[in-house]
Amino acid sequence: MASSGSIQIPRRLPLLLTHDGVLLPGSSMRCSVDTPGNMELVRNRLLRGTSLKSTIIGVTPNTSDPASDSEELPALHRIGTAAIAVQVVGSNWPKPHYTLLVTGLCRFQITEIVKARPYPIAEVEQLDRLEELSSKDEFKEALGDLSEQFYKYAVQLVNMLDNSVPAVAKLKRLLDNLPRELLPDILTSIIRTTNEEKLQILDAVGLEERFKVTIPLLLRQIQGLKLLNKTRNPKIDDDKRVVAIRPLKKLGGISGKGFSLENADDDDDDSDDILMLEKKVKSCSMPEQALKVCMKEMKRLKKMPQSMPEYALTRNYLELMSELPWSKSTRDRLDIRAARILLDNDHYAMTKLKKRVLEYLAVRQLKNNLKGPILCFVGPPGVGKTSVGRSIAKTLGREFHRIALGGVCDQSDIRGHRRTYVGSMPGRILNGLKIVGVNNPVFLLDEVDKLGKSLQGDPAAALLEVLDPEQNHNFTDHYLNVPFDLSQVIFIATANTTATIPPALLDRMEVLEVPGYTQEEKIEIAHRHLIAKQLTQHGLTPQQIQIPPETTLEIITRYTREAGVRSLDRKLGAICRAVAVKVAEGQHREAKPDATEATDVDESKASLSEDTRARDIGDPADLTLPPEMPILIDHHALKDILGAPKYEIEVFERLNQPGVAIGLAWTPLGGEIMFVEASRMDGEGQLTLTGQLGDVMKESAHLAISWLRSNAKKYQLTNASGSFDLLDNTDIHLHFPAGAVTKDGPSAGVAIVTCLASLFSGRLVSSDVAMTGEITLRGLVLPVGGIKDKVLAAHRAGLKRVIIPQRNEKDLEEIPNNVRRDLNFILAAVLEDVLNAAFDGGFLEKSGQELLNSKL
Ligand SMILES: Nc1ncnc2c1ncn2[C@@H]1O[C@H](COP(=O)(O)OP(=O)(O)OP(=O)(O)O)[C@@H](O)[C@H]1O
Repeated sequence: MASSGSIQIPRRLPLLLTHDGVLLPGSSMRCSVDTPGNMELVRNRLLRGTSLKSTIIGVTPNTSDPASDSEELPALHRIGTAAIAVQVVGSNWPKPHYTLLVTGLCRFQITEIVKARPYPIAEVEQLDRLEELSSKDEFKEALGDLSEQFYKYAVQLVNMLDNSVPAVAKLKRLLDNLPRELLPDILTSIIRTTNEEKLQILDAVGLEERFKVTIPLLLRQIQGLKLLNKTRNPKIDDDKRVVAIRPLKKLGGISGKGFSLENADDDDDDSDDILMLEKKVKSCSMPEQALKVCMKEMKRLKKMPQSMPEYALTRNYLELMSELPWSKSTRDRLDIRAARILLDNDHYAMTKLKKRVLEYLAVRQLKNNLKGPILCFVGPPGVGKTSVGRSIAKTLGREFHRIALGGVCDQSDIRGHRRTYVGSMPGRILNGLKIVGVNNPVFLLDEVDKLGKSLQGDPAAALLEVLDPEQNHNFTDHYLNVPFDLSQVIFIATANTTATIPPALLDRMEVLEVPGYTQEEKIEIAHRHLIAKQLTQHGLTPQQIQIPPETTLEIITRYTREAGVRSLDRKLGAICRAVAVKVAEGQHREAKPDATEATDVDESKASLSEDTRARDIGDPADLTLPPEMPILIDHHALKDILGAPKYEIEVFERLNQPGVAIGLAWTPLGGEIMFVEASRMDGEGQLTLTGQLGDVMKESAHLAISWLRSNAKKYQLTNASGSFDLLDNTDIHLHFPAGAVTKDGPSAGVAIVTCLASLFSGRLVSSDVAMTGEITLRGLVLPVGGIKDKVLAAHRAGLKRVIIPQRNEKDLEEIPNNVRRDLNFILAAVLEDVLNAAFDGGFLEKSGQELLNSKL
């Protein structure tokens, strides 16, 4: 603690205006610097200055409104404290500011403001010149009993305070050695006082007055502590410490000197909060290790001044710890029969998936083994993966929480940040647990295939620990820094494709394929679930709107092209919105019959026909006609509401010249039909490939050409000049439309061969056939994946025949009966089978005959 006895402060001092506290000589204070003037002072004077003198500033209480500081120099308190800036800490969060640690040296009085901008500089007069009273005798003579009385109370008070607070311990040690005249300032800053009281002490320039003002404050504190010791359990050291730093509310009124209690109330609330927080931490039955850490942090928190940046961090940490569901869980209520009914009620079709989910639930019912497999639903968007996850939680009576992992590329998203980081927070797993408030929810890890990687680590690696039943009972989030048991949580993952799921992660999950829907399934889903849901969402009833199955089919075939039902759902939503306008208008009319009659008679006469009425539904501007209920959504109404159809069946138009074939592709969004186009021109035997193809697909194209060249004679394939050397003076260009979409994989092999065979033979490929299959150089057709999705795509596109590899025959079982009925499947073992099926009347017939003849 500084003595001002030998200090000579500069005559001119820069002034730091404080709103939130009064600095007294001999004590230290942390102040937050965020007003423009103060920020300038720190930047220009403290951070640039090099001499000790440059660190001496005047700290002046600013009693006016803090907001006014930036505009004009406020009326300053004439007396301030010269202080030395001991530490400056800068931070940009939540906004740029500095935290300044200052130690008071002596009082000064402002004689004149020399400069007001960018920060005030004042001519000052030093007030505490204590060397005048340095001799003990002189001092005794001057103040006599008053000083003795003060000293007695000071000793009594300091003995009552808790020794474990460093400032108290230091004060106890120094009490005898410090000059008495310094004690009023030092004690006032350590006991509980309001800013107004501190200002009184600051203004008490004469020592006698200073003692007189301080004694009642000491007495008040002593009495308060006595009272508190009576009412509280004095054995608990922690409580005593809290009292020492932030005494309770009751103390405020004891001296009855009429000071403002505003600040006091804040502090009291805070200490109450801390006690509440402590209780909360103790009552949430966390494991011993976690409790130990919390108690340690709690101790630190109690000793910390509130202005310290770490105070908020520690407090947030403790609050999170107390909010985590360490031992709170819901009771599982599992009844397999009820689960089956619920799953069936919520979801149409998906038989295979529902069957596997029921098996999973049945095993849980029989054996509450928490180390069950982690299910991963893989399928195109909008096929109900998330919604099945939600149903599982519902059947188990557990809380449900979805964690979106798409685009997550930082492992601290999963594991949290260490608390040393500014703005650190726990990871998504623990945050999810805090939100649901129980430790056994169902967590849906959505889009695990879209996890990214970055310099900040691999989030998939962090997920490994979360999903591993052997490790996750000890999952340690960096923010928490103590283990949390995740073994009670059921994790379900969803993805659009397994190709991009990191192998180690995939290995820990049981993949359940969720394929796209057929048109018939979509119609059923729409009528059983989606329409009802949309009606409720738009406040409509089945008596007000009627959507026949033909309309749904039209939406499915001509307005959407998807494997799932999300766009269909959106289109139904659009229809409901348009109808809602009409219905609301009708109600409005009924409510005000006169007004409508008066204004709308003529217009309603003008549009009376049923047809026109239906067509007008989509036009919100035409609100003239009260609709007749239910409003039927027919073909015309559909066109009015949704506009012209987006997708036309174009297959036939595009297959009207040689060199085009239809392949089938699998994408994460479901199956797609894919046109393959080829053309030839004079050249030097170059092959050009366009349409963003991957390496495997390019290789398939080369394979196809090689096979055709080697079999050109057999199939009578010739180039433009009639030569069997197909590339002689000829360039070939192969294109796969939808050029912006990257395509890869071997399954286009048969389609490329067919397309080139068509080009070189000049024959048209049948317009009702699509194909998939990998090829070899010897002309074998090898099996490929995604058969169900591909077949559904062919069905959606209105094709009649599908060529698939023979070894994929077993996959046909998965295809719904109605689709199988509509389609004709050709199982191909070799490329000859493919070509024979792809061309009307077979491919070999004509050429094969010729070949035989030539042999004879
Ligand atoms: N078989 C079904 N029966 C009833 N409703 C379904 C069915 N399949 C999908 N839905 C409905 O379709 C909507 C979209 O489903 P959901 O959000 O679960 O799709 P998702 O497969 O999780 O898609 P994404 O991969 O984009 O997250 C939901 O409203 C859901 O209720």
